[in-house]
Amino acid sequence: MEAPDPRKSAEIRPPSGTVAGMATRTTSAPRGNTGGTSGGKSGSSAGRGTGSTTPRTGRTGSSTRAPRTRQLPAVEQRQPWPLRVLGGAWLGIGHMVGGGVRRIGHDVSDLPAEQRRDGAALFNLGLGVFIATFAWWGLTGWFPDTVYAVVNGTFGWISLLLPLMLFVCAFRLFRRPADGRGNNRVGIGFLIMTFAGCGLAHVLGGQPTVAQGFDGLRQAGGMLGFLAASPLAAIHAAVPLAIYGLLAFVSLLIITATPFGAIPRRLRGAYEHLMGIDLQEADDAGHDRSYLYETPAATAPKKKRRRLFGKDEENDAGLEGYVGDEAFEHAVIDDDAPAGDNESKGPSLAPGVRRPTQAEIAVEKIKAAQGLGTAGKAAAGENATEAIPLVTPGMVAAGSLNPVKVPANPVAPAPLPIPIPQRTEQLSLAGDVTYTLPSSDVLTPGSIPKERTEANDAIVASLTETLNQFNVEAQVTGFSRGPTVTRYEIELSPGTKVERVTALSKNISYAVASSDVRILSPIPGKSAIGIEIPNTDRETVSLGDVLRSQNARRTDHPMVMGVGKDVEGGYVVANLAKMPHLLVAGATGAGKSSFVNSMITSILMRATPDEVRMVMVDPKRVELTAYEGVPHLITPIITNPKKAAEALQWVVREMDARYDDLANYGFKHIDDFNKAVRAGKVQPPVDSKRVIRPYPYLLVIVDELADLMMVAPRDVEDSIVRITQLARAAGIHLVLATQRPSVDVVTGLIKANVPSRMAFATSSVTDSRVVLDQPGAEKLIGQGDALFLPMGASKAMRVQGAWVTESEIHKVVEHVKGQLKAVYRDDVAPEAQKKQIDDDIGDDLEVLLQATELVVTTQFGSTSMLQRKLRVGFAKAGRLMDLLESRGVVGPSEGSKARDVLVKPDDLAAVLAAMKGLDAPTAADSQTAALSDNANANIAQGGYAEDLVAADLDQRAQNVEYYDGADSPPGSHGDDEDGSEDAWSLTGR
Ligand SMILES: Nc1ncnc2c1ncn2[C@@H]1O[C@H](COP(=O)(O)OP(=O)(O)OP(=O)(O)O)[C@@H](O)[C@H]1O
Repeated sequence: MEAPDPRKSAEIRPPSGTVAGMATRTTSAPRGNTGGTSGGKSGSSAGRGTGSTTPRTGRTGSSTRAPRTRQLPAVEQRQPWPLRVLGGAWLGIGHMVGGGVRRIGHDVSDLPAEQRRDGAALFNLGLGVFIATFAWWGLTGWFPDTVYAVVNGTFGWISLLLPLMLFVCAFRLFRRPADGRGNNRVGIGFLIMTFAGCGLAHVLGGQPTVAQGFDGLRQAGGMLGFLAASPLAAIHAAVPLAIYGLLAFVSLLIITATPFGAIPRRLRGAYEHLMGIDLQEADDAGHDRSYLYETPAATAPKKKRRRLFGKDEENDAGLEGYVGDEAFEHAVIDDDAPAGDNESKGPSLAPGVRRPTQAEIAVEKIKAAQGLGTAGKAAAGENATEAIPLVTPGMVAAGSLNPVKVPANPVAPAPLPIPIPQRTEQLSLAGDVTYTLPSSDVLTPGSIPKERTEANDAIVASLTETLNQFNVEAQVTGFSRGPTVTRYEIELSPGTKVERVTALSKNISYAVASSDVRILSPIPGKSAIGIEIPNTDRETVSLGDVLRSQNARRTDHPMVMGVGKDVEGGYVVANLAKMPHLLVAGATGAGKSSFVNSMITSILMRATPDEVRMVMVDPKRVELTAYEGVPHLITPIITNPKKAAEALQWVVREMDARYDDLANYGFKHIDDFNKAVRAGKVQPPVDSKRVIRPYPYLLVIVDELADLMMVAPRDVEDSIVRITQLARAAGIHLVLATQRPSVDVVTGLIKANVPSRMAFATSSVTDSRVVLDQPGAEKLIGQGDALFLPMGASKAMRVQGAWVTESEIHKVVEHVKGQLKAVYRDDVAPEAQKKQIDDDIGDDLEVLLQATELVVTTQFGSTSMLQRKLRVGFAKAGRLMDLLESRGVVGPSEGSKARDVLVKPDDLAAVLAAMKGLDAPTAADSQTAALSDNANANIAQGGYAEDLVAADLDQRAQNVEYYDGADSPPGSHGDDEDGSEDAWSLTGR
């Protein structure tokens, strides 16, 4: 460590008390401190001063500010003692008054002492009161009269407004001294307003001249007004009126930080606020409305506005850029998405269904503000964009006292406890059944998120110190705390390479004692580097909170699910219908099943069985059993991978059937078809008995894709690819989960057709690449920490998955099952027929079938023939012959003679089926029966029009051939003996 330089250390000794407070506003982070570590820990040690505060030449930020810092104590030392006493008294009063002002309304009395500017604020306040005494209250005397003459003579009657402006400035300085940019903005706004006001007052006051005396000027815009307006008024009186009118309006916009584009919204907001229905404000404050998902279009105007208007407006700009700029549909329900966006596509609300009124929301909001402390207050719209300084003890010690700002409310508070809107649906078949969605209080609220903890402060100090140690000219400018990780933002000084920070990743990991540090360079949409570091005190995200969030409530779409919370604390809600298919992957224990549970529970909470139907495949047999029997299921939960593969084939056929309808009735999407059906615009042909109903969305959930791919890779892949390529328009959506995201499970074809991805922690970077096409998932920390890459997004969004407890699931399922009994279709995954393949056949079924065919067709029971024709050895041929005998195909051995064949060729099909373990009839029978079933089904259920039946039969015939004839084709599901329809008629037939 360098030897202390007594001259310098005398100059730079950290001042105490209020002067220290001033120093914090001007001192920059120490640079070039080779002994940074020890210096950083030693408070005001003179010994470390040399390195830590000596300004390095050539640095813009630090070198310009540091000298001022050093001068302050010297100036103070030079002041005579009476001045120092007076100054101390002034500041004492300032602190007293400031203490009171900071407690007004939203309490900000925890403002750090070193940030306060109470002296300046008190000056503004005093001046305002002083001017008010004579301007408002008419105080007389030589001194007030003199000052009044000057003020009034300068500003005319606009001087009446001066106290008001000074009070506002004082108020801001007391409460937000660190918001230099905002304070400057308001100050400049007031200056412009005064100037324009004087000009206007001069014209409106009859344009008095100096020659007419000062009395006239005082009645109008004063001397200032005269100077500002009279040259313009010489052209025409309307000119200064127009110019200064416009200027006054602009000054209003500057003071209120209102971009032009946001004027209507602000006016509406003001109206709602006055009427006590400021929903938007509550929304904005409570849900960190900017960051869920941004298009590049949104970020461009955002940056521009940020420079012009500061942080608050940055979001407005983002909002403007976003709305209407979408080039593609978003899976994520964004804070900024227009409210009606999803509603237009989703099913309309049933009669009796309503959203809470704004008045109700306002009442709830007030309750929230009373009940939830700071978070609740923030939710109530208070002080949402106020910046608070971040000065940590570590930074003070290190001498790096730059005010670091974080949003006062960086983490969205618990959502307003407004119930999820209750909807009731009349199920069409059982007309007297009213289906009620589960009540929102079934899902309990989570804990109130923390805005900032000591752990965060400690990490900021470590990061700052690491940057200093390596002489990287960059500063931690803020952080946003999410439930699992906090993202610290680092801004570089001009001329510093990004690589200097990214190269430090290992040192940063070391400094913060975490191996899961993830560096984002840059943070999408920001000129800053993000360093995501796991919280040592992580929080659970409750699904109830996500579903109660504004994002979820802004749409009634039944396929909307609560995903979780992003790193900025915003609730992430996604529409499964827009994904349109999702791959969920991650190592075991990373949180996939919990995610799938959240997804299913979201659907059960929001959708009726006639809106969404599900097929669940759970080869692990434990994950989804809780949902057995819910009426949203169209088939019992499938646990057998082979049956699951068959179910996928059924889904393909279902999709084809839906496409037929779309094509025949001329619609492009099932939503349009459904809308037309609801509006009564889709009529079956006159002579058809078919009753056309809206198609529900069909959600197919596979909890372990690897198990399916092991059983029938080709079939499963074929079905998945076909479904994913076409099913979007048919309202069929796939969710494929796997803990083995290797290329043999998630094949290239599957990947190419499943555009949305949710990656939980993977065990290797290779797995991460398979899921996301980029590394990152291997750095996740498990337990619901995920990277979400919805369709169309270029960068994955880090989210903490929503958590739903088993008891919550149980309550939801009980409620749902209590509403309606599940009615299963039996053609999706037909019950496996009694297994008749005896153990003695073992792996020889295939060859045994060939042997049977050979023997029966040739009617020649010879072992050597089997040997020859089937190219098997003597022993195997003998074994096959024994098996044939045991199944009654041939008679007993008669020495060297061929055996008697007991089965006639006509019965071959039945025998083969019996061997396969099926009691199916012959293939021909099967096909014929399927076709006639189909026709019956159509007639019984009011099926297709005659011409459609023919086309349908062709189609079915193909399906039957292709799918082996063992399954009933779609459309046959309702062929009940009494010809009645299924309550849940999936295909509407
Ligand atoms: N969103 C979450 N919030 C909090 N904890 C979670 C979350 N998701 C998962 N966990 C924790 O992680 C554990 C494992 O999660 P889960 O069973 O979902 O993992 P998985 O990836 O499905 O594992 P497997 O593949 O072995 O089934 C859970 O028991 C729970 O303790």
